Amino acid sequence: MSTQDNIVLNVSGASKRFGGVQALSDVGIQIRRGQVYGLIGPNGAGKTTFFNVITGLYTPDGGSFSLGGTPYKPQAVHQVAKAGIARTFQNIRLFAEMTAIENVMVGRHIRTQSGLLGAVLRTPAFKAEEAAIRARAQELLDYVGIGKYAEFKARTLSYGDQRRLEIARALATDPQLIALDEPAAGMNATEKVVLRELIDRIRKDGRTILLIEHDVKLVMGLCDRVTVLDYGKQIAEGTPAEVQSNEKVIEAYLGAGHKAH
Ligand SMILES: Nc1ncnc2c1ncn2[C@@H]1O[C@H](COP(=O)(O)OP(=O)(O)OP(=O)(O)O)[C@@H](O)[C@H]1O
Repeated sequence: MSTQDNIVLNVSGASKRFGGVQALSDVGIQIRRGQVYGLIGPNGAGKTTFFNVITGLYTPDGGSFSLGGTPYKPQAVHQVAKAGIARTFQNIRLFAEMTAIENVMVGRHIRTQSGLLGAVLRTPAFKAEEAAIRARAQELLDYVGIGKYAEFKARTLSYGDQRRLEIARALATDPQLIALDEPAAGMNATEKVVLRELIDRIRKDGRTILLIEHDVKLVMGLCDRVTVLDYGKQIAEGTPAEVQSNEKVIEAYLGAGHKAH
C-alpha cells in the first residue's frame, strides 16, 4: 500500500466565511488510516466550523475534500454519511424517546438494501435484514460498554452513557472516519478514563478518528497528530509534543486566557 492509499481524509484549502468573520481560512489536514487526529484551539477558533464543513452541515466557500482517495463534495449531510464519515455532536443528538438499541439501528439503516417498500410490506428479506441489524446493534452497544441498557430509552441513560451511545450509533454506519465533537464534554474524571480506553480500542480495531476536544490532557494523551486553529487559521500541525512546545500555540492559548488542564 502506498502512503497515498493510507490517507483517509485529505482536506486542503478549506475556507468558510460568515458575514465579516473568516471562520476558516485555507485549512488543510491529512488523516492516515488508524490515526486519532486532534483538532484543538481556543474558543471561536473554527473547530466546529471545520467539522461542520467536512460533514456537510455548512457549504464551504472553497477547498478540496477526499475520503479514502475518492473526492467528495461536502454539500449535504446524507451524502457525506454515505461517503463514509460518521459524527457525534457537541450537544448530544439522540432520539430521546427511542431505546438505546433503536438509536443504533437507525445509524445502521443507511447501509440497508431492502428499502422502504420492503419495510412496509415486511418482506422476508426485510425481516432477515432487520434481525441482522438488531444483532449488530447489540454487539456495538456491548462494544462501547452499555449493552445492558439496550432496551432503556436514550433519555434515561447517564450523560457519559449517552455519549457512548452516540459513538455506537456512529460506528453502526461502518464509517471510514469517525468525527467526535468534544466527546469528553461534561464527563467526570472516571467517565473520561473509560472514554479514553474506548477511543483507544476503536483505534486499535483499525478505525480512524478525528477529535475536537477541549480537554488538552486527553488530546495530548490520545492523538497521533494534532492541528491547532486560531481565528480560523491553522497555526500548528504535528505530534502532540511538537504542538505543545510551539510558540504560536502557547501564545494563542495564553492570549485567550486558556490554560491546559
Ligand atoms: N453559523 C454561524 N453564523 C455566524 N458566525 C458563525 C457561525 N458559526 C460560527 N461562527 C463564527 O465563526 C467563528 C468560529 O466559530 P466555531 O464555532 O467554529 O469555533 P470553535 O473553535 O468551534 O469554538 P468553541 O470552542 O467555542 O466551540 C466564530 O467567530 C463564530 O462566531
